[in-house]
Amino acid sequence: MFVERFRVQSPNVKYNEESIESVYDYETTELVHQNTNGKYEWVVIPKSVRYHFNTHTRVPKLGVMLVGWGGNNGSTLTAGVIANREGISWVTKEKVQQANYFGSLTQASTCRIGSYNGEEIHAPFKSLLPMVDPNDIVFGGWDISNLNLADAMARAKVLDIDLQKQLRPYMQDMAPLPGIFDPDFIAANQGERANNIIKGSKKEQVQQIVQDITEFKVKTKVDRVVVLWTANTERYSNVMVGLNDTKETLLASLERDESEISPSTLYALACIQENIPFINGSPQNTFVPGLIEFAIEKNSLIGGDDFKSGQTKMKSVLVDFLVGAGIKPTAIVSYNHLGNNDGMNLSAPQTFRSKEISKSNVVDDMVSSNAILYGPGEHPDHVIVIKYVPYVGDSKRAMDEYTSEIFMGGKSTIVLHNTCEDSLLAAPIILDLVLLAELSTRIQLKKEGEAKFHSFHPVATILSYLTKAPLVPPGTPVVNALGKQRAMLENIMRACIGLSPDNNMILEYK
Ligand SMILES: NC(=O)c1ccc[n+]([C@@H]2O[C@H](COP(=O)([O-])OP(=O)(O)OC[C@H]3O[C@@H](n4cnc5c(N)ncnc54)[C@H](O)[C@@H]3O)[C@@H](O)[C@H]2O)c1
Ligand SMILES: O=P([O-])([O-])O[C@@H]1[C@@H](O)[C@H](O)[C@@H](O)[C@H](O)[C@@H]1O
Repeated sequence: MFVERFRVQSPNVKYNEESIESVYDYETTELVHQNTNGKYEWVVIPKSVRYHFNTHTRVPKLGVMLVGWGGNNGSTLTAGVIANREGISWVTKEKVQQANYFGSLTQASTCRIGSYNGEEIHAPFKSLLPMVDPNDIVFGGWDISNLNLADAMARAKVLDIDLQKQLRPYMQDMAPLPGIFDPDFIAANQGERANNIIKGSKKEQVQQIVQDITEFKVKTKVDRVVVLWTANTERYSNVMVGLNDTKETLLASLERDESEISPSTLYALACIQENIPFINGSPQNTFVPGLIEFAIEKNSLIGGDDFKSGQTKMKSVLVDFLVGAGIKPTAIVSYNHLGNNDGMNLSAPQTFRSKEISKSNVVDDMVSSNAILYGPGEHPDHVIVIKYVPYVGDSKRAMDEYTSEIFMGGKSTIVLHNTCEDSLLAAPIILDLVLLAELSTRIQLKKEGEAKFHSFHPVATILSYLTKAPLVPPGTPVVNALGKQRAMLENIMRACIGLSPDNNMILEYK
């Protein structure tokens, strides 16, 4: 059974006019390695920590500024939101298609809230806490290509023609602002589309981005802005002492117009300076140590890296299942080819390397969780192959092979094949990233005994379900297993309304 909305009735939850207050007892454990009668043993001590949450429930008018707005993802997301907002339907060769938000965790998934007369009851994920309605988002952004969004949508060749025809009037006047272009950081083949560029020094470019955001806010009258990078994958920036290892060295490098500061780091610098949330949807190391330090000092939300949309999302489920079942993956080969501009940009070794890193590290936490299967330093062979095949366009062909050791020397080989428009996977991910980033800035929390409420850590681990390489605060664990990431997000939102995690025990029926 499904319910559209619900209210929690509990002494631990208080619904105010513009906030929800909750008290939540966080059940965790403390481990101690202790000497008991001359013998060392691990002791697990259950621990309960009381938290207070305060969620501001006035939902802002949200502006989303995309870096790379004219790309396949940016134009497809903009088109999808307009189609949903206007209730557009279109004719395909199979049927009359209605707009939807399939693939969005917040808009198209549900949560179990309990059972009623022996029936499981689910509610929309977005009903857990008040969040922005995507139909109300105001889009803007930058692109080094000056194509308007209607022509960019046509260039992307992702959406059906009948839909594109209906959307053109809404999108033809949407023009990306000039972007920061540095050919040294992306593939040389991207140069031909770069006709919409901010001139000047890197510092002047940052100042221009700040001015663009300010003018966008004034023009659109939005209350809040979130900036998200969905531009080309860049090569990794060199991280060097004296260049970008601290906030001071990074800002000093900006003053010196250092060439090694990437465009994505410059956009992020502008956002952090203005306390605008910045999310990196690509795999490069935008968040160099000095930038992270700056974001923490300013308490400005940063999140990333690299949308988790297809092969990697599946990998973070399959490997979690295999290792969790005591089966030992020994070889993982992920091949795909695609023909969109992203694929063309990734055909350069230096940009491919950024993607290879984010697609490879996703199994590390699952492998290291099972010392029965893997000895110290042991891990599966893991190969990533991406080829550029223009003819297939945005319709990515992904082929994966998982070889595992099973009982008594047996071997199991699982082969997967997936074909779909890559941008139709990524667009709803982008939506969830900006909606959850905005929501998380409205949540304040404090432990019992702490003097005052504060925000989550500015490095937004809460977004990890949506990224291949979750950015985490220095010295904290990286969790890639998709089920754990989703549970973490849902359970934090449940805590904000005083609900415990769904422990799946259903003892009432045992
Ligand atoms: N399923 C997916 O599509 C998926 C999944 C994970 C990550 N990504 C990443 O998302 C990004 C976008 O993917 P896409 O398919 O939309 O690519 P795309 O090439 O179609 O779009 C990127 C856009 O960014 C613009 N651009 C490049 N550098 C810029 C800069 N410095 N400033 C402003 N604009 C700039 C380009 O002109 C282009 O229009 C890529 O980095 C890709 O690796 C995509
Ligand atoms: O999300 P995912 O399917 O694992 O990875 C994808 C890659 O396979 C694809 O080649 C690339 O173009 C996309 O940007 C995305 O990163």
